[in-house]
Amino acid sequence: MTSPQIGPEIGTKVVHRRYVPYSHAHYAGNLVDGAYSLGLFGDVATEMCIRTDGDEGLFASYDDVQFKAPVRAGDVLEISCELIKAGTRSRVMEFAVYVVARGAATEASPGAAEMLAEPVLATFARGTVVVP
Ligand SMILES: C/C=C/C(=O)SCCNC(=O)CCNC(=O)[C@H](O)C(C)(C)COP(=O)(O)OP(=O)(O)OC[C@H]1O[C@@H](n2cnc3c(N)ncnc32)[C@H](O)[C@@H]1OP(=O)(O)O
Repeated sequence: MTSPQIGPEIGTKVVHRRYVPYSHAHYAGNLVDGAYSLGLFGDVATEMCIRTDGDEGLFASYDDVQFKAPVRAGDVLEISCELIKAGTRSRVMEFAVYVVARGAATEASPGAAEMLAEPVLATFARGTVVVP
């Protein structure tokens, strides 16, 4: 079943969830590079444009990106975007990555992991996507 295209309605939200594979660890302490969050923002923005405009859209610019807390391999992330302004073809969106679960490995339990009591804001951004 398909949902109808809704048009660029301010306040529309898209949320994805993603496990961060250990193959993406890039720095000491299994830290993931900041560009990883930007890649995830492209994916939620794509679904947003499909929902609002029936097209994948093209990312034009970011006017703010803030890395507030680390993203690590083994994290489970919630990635969200919200449409905050719509021009003729421009769609301004705010993005967030929250860490919702994290590895808690010990020698005895190498696969241990836990849901966090409170999601941790890792990355925030505001950017503009352009649709045809
Ligand atoms: C969803 C995620 C996808 C991706 O990540 S794709 C990968 C990265 N992105 C790209 O490869 C895109 C490369 N860039 C382009 O192809 C072009 O460059 C654009 C299509 C993004 C824009 O070019 P043009 O169509 O010629 O733009 P215009 O006709 O001058 O403007 C149309 C609307 O877009 C706004 N705009 C244009 N550039 C920017 C910018 N850099 N930052 C913010 N807004 C921009 C304008 O103001 C206007 O807006 P108004 O329709 O509301 O009047």
